[in-house]
Amino acid sequence: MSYPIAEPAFQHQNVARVGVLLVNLGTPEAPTPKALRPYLRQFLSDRRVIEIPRPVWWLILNAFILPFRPRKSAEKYATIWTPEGSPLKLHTEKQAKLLKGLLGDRLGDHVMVGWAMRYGKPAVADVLAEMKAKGCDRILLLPMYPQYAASSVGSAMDEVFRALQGMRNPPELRVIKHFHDEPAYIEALADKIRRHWALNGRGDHLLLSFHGVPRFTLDKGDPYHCECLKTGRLLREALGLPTEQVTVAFQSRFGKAEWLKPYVVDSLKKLGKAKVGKLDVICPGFVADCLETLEEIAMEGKATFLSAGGGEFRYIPCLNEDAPFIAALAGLAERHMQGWDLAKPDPAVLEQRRLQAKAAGAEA
Ligand SMILES: C=CC1=C(C)c2cc3[nH]c(cc4nc(cc5[nH]c(cc1n2)c(C)c5CCC(=O)O)C(CCC(=O)O)=C4C)c(C)c3C=C
Ligand SMILES: [Fe+2]
Ligand SMILES: [Fe+2]
Repeated sequence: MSYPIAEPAFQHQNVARVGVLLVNLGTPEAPTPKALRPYLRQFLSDRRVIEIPRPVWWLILNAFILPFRPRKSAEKYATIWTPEGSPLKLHTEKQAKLLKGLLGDRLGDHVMVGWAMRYGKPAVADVLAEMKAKGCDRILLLPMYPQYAASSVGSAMDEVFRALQGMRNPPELRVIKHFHDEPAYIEALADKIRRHWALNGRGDHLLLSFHGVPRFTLDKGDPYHCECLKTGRLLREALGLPTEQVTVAFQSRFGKAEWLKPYVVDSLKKLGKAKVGKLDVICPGFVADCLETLEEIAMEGKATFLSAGGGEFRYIPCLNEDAPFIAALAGLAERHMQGWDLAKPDPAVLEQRRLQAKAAGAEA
């Protein structure tokens, strides 16, 4: 019996095409109730996000959340939507392009950068399949969350593992689990705040607002709370601020259970009542501006602080496309790719791969 070509030459060339995959949370396709419903259904059906036993949660989701929340959330999304779409998606796409530019300059053409959304589009499985078809046999997963939480990074990891499960010959995989204490990330945040001070003068107080998670996840061993506090301390030290001038708080509470405290609403009221004059606010746990930063903090949070008696509310945007942040990502990625052969592939091998990808595309 004869086999089809069992060992095509390119499989034995010691060259790899490496794919860096950025994954962020996801966003609806439009700021409408119709688009919000499938997005929220997918998001809130994730067992990493909602840990309530299924039959009970399924009832709550279908009877109390999906009939009402899509309309309310759509109204909020409408306030931050841009002509090109959701800010979170736009920033993620630009971050991927910039990272590709930086890594390509350093490592050559055979490094690809893809981006996907955990919920909604572009879906993780589709992007991974595309990267594989383009010849990536090594994938570096970079979830776009500096602090690890099971509900964010853990869920992105699950989704990638699920996609690889369906592949007969999956790529090799490495994961950047977190970068909450990465010096270049801390410095990118400090640089952002210093530039804001240079333009607007120093604030009287700095509020660091992180996305919250349910309190019980901390008791069960999720490192998220500790990682947020560590980021906060390192940033405060980098800026040379005393502890009494910095507050760390948690936002975006969902549902009736206790979440990590202090809640940002309470901190904003307290700072307002204390007659803080200039309040600087930044969200270090979000690397891209999104609903939670632009609407919940920069709009709602501002109103809360001012109506409690605060002076001036100064929102500092997320790292988004800042050069020091993209350089931080490139540094992280390069470190995690160590040991992978990054020699430039032979042009003949690239051509073979291109033909193979084309054939695979034609088959699919
Ligand atoms: C920064 C990391 C995030 C963690 C951890 C996280 C946990 C978490 N979130 C919800 C519920 C919702 N979050 C929503 C929006 C949202 N969440 C994050 C990030 C984290 N969430 C981002 C970046 C966004 C914004 C997305 C955008 O399109 O701009 C929403 C949807 C909006 C709404 O209807 O309010 C929900 C719902 C839970 C329950 C949870 C942990 C258990
Ligand atoms: Fe969230
Ligand atoms: Fe929110």
